[in-house]
Amino acid sequence: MQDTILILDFGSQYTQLIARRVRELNIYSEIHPWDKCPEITENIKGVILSGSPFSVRDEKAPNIDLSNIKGKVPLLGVCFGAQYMAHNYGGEVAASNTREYGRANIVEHDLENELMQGVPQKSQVWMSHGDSIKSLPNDFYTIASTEDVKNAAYAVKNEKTYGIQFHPEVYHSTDGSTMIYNFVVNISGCAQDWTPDAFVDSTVDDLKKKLGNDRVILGLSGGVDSSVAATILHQAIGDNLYCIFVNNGLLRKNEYEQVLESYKGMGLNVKGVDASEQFYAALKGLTDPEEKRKAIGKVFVDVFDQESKLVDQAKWLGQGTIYPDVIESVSVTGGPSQTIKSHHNVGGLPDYMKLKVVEPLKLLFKDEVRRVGKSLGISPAILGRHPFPGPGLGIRILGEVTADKVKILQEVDAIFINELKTAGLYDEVWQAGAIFLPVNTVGVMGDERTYENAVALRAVTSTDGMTADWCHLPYEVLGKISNKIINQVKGINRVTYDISSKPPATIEWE
Ligand SMILES: Nc1ncnc2c1ncn2[C@@H]1O[C@H](COP(=O)(O)OP(=O)(O)OP(=O)(O)O)[C@@H](O)[C@H]1O
Ligand SMILES: O=c1[nH]c(=O)c2[nH+]cn([C@@H]3O[C@H](COP(=O)(O)O)[C@@H](O)[C@H]3O)c2[nH]1
Ligand SMILES: NC(=O)CC[C@H](N)C(=O)O
Ligand SMILES: [Mg+2]
Repeated sequence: MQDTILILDFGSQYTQLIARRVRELNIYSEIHPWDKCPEITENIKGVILSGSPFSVRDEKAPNIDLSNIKGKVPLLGVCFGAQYMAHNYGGEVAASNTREYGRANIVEHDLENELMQGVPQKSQVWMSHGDSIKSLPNDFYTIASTEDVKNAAYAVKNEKTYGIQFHPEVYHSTDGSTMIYNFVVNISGCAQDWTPDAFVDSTVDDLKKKLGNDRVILGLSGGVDSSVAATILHQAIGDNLYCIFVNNGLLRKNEYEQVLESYKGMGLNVKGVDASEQFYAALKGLTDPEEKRKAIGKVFVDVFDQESKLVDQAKWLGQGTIYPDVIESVSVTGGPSQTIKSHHNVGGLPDYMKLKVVEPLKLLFKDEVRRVGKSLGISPAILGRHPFPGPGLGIRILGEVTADKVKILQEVDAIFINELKTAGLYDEVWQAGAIFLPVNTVGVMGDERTYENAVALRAVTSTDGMTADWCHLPYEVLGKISNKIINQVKGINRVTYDISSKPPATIEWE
């Protein structure tokens, strides 16, 4: 069994970062909501309690019984987690006189303490709290202080239990990774063997056992997640994997042909299905973004249903689901979060299809998927691709989607993406694309009046698509792109650039 660090989530915005920091050390970590703590099995080498928007003094604050953990397994509380233990075992936590957000420096720390090994004097740490630990329980003792916070970190006598008031998981805590390393490697004794190669080996073994001689169908999009999922499944079950790549008529220029071509060298069994007309028919007359998304989703399901019937005895549906899609986080406002957009996923299959779901990547973050893909030998051209939404250009053509508008937008998009590549900027941009605006504007070309459509260009930087900033592309590059588009794409006489961040905007316009 894999050495594991269990992270109990109390609703901090940084919980996923803790998991990533641990994983960067090639140690597997899992996040669970605090009120759904799994059994502490032998492979769980250490437990980390996250921060929380709650104060331990709130009546409704999370309240977890740590008796199976504290003193039995190495335990680290971060911020709220540290306050929680101090509060519950007899110390005092109270509102600070001044709330502390941002930069602070350690002024004194116990260099002998195993959690503080290798942390230099004056190390910068990042604070984000309104409460502070005024006094510690009896067996607890201070191991680090800042100017304003005496109990910035503590340890417990004769136990592997620790608390840290600041956030070691954020980048601005310059030695935070060292403290996390000390906790997971030196104190918890985890082996650093969770590498992409090891992941591939163990996943292929598991898949072989789970799937035996069964047939699996999988929707392949040309994107990173489904390509990596397909390749790892193919290693496990070979030709029992049937991949279906749907042309929804909303792909990029020549993408259908190119993607099919690029999979040829990989030995995968891929069937291309051109269902463009079906999608266009379903989109006819629709202008509302949610209605468009739902219509596209429904045709996907229909096409998939038809195709899967052609694969005799398919029992499983393979999916490229990744960890951020499945982490169940503590919802602080209570209740499910609001639907901003209905994401298309072939996963929303109706019950009558009776397929079991297999999701080999559901424990990985996106950058980990890319590393696993590399270890599987997938070409950098596929692994480096920008994310592209399932509903494709359908949600980048504002208003009604028609085949003519798709053609125009494909040309615009191709010029934009090619120029980014030519300028050496493609890999610096997280995602880029063009949007067809439902407005006509007046222009003048060769002394003649034009009245044509405008497009917007969007390029963002991001790490996970949850937040994003607009890219500060050089003016010369933007100028060149704009010129090319207006000169070469008939029907477009104006180009604009989207300079909104997410939030408050989103990456896609619909
Ligand atoms: N054109 C398509 N044909 C078949 N399946 C598709 C198509 N587009 C999307 N899918 C399915 O929907 C899933 C979700 O799409 P999504 O865009 O989130 O992931 P991806 O395409 O695999 O990766 P990326 O996020 O890099 O684009 C895909 O993994 C794939 O199974
Ligand atoms: O597979 C997908 N199906 C969808 O319905 C969908 N909608 C948005 N996206 C992608 O998700 C990321 C965040 O997009 P938004 O900021 O527009 O919500 C961006 O990367 C978007 O391209 C989708 N991907
Ligand atoms: N980041 C945190 O965990 C904050 C804990 C608590 N809500 C405080 O403000 O002190
Ligand atoms: Mg995609």
